Amino acid sequence: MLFAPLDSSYLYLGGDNSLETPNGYRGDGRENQSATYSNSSPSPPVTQHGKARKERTLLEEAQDVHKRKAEEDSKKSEAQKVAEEDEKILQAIASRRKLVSDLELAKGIEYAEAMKTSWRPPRYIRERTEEENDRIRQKFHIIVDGDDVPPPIPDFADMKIPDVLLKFFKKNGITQPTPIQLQGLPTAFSGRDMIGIAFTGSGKTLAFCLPLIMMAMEDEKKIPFVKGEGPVGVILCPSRELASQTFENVQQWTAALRDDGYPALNTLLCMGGISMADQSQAFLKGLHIVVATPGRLIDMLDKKRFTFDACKYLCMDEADRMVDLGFEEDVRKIMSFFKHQRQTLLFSATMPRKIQDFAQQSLTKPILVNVGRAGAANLDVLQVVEYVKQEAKMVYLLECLQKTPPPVIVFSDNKNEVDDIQEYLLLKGVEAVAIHGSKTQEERQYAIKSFKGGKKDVMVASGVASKGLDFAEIQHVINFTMPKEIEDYVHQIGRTGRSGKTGIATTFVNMNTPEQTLLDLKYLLMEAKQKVPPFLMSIEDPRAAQGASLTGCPVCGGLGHGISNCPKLEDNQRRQMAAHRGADVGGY
Ligand SMILES: Nc1ncnc2c1ncn2[C@@H]1O[C@H](COP(=O)(O)OP(=O)(O)OP(=O)(O)O)[C@@H](O)[C@H]1O
Repeated sequence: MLFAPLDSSYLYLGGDNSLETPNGYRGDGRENQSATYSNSSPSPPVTQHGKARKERTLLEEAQDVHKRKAEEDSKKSEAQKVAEEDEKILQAIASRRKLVSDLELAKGIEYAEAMKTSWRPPRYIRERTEEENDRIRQKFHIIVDGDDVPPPIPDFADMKIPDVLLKFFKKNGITQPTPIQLQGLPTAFSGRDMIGIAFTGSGKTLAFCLPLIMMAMEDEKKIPFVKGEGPVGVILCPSRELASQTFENVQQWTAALRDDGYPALNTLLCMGGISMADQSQAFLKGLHIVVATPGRLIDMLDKKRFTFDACKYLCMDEADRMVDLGFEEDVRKIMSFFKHQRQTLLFSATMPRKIQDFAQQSLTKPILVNVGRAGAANLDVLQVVEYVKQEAKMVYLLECLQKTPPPVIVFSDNKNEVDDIQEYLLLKGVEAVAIHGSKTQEERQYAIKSFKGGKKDVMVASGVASKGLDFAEIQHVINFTMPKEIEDYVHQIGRTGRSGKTGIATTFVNMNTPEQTLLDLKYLLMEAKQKVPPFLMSIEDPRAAQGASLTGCPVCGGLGHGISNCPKLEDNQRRQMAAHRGADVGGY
């Protein structure tokens, strides 16, 4: 036979969408009569399609079909190649060593049960059925995963939190728990390891600080700590600014308790840029809580300024960054200082599936508490994306500042650009401060303090330096440069629209913005039901042409690319070096 029967997968779909091939082959065994042919009748049949058929030989038709098949095959294998490549990267991530200390790994120590605490929800809540609990979770868009998940509690009054704290919260506008708090607090109070994911500005800090304060208070009440003892727990933050802010929160809450007659809790802020001599009074008494950046914490533990012999609570804020990038080895090292089982909590607004999986296998009977898609933008932020030519950005920035009253944050990834923007704004009479990794600790503190205190209207910042910072009522975030990683964008725009208020984020893009970043942005805007400008709308997803899957990247959560193009993986090496130098993140 001259021509093998053609596979139905490369049938010619004519304009009429019939299953017929140009030579009449249908592939379903019902070939039309005129299309039958054999070795003895090699000339092509004339069909109702007429002219085109007559002009082409059967051999040419067959060559065409084979060419099309080869093209499709090469496309398919491109998609397959990508899928295989992705799978390899995913396997490499999944096969990373568990996130426990080397000692625990070597000794094969694994804890089967969660930590025990004395906290119990009130009886009427304990008696609720699982269906009722699920209904509450659904109402607040909370997704949980894990065994024996503690019940959600939609009222602070039912959480057995000291009255004085409830009053203090109320005075500060905190009356009802946010979704991450109403499920996260009972989970943490119950001693469970957890991964808490909720959008920016949704109150995660309270969700992980309060359980530690309550735990420390209980221990202190039982047998007061003396010099050299403690801490009970540690909160790890990836930047000095975030550590300072968390420390301030803990101090406020413990002071409110102390002022009401509860025992005083001693909290240490342990991070680079602070002279430990200034903090020497913290070591005159027993130590309850440490808020730290990884580098300085390891330094202090190495020098035995305090130990983790009795430490039983470890929380990581912005945890995906802590366990995924640069800090992973530091975290392992910190874990090696623990002598007993600990309760481990990981919190972040962005935590891609694969990092969740990796973290989950490192925890004991963990519970995942998820409010919204990890990495999704806060819906209280109105996102505006504008095409602004590079040379027009400065002038347009001034115009943009008119959109809202202050305070406004302007982000740029480049330290020199941060300085240039500040200088330009000062020249134009705008009260602006700047913050980035190369500023001294004093300069950074001054910038934050004067901006927080309302003395300055605009803060120009590098994304890394201000991640997680909670400034009251930011009206407008301007991304002078669109960050390469969409997670950074989510964190940056999340400086506005906090604690239930709304805010605007304006982002400048232009031909310097990588197309893949624009695609991530396009999908993110679509997910948040924001207006997508036409120039973004017109960007095609190359994965569609390749026939590849259009699911989000399991490494960074970006919706516009797959794992093999993930900018986060590309940057991994660079970040590791940066983190170890401690330069930009200022962790040391
Ligand atoms: N239950 C609540 N009701 C109202 N406001 C709250 C509540 N809990 C916390 N807040 C306030 O919301 C603001 C944001 O909280 P927080 O900084 O903890 O957010 P976050 O989830 O950690 O955000 P990010 O991911 O950006 O770090 C804070 O000013 C905090 O005081």
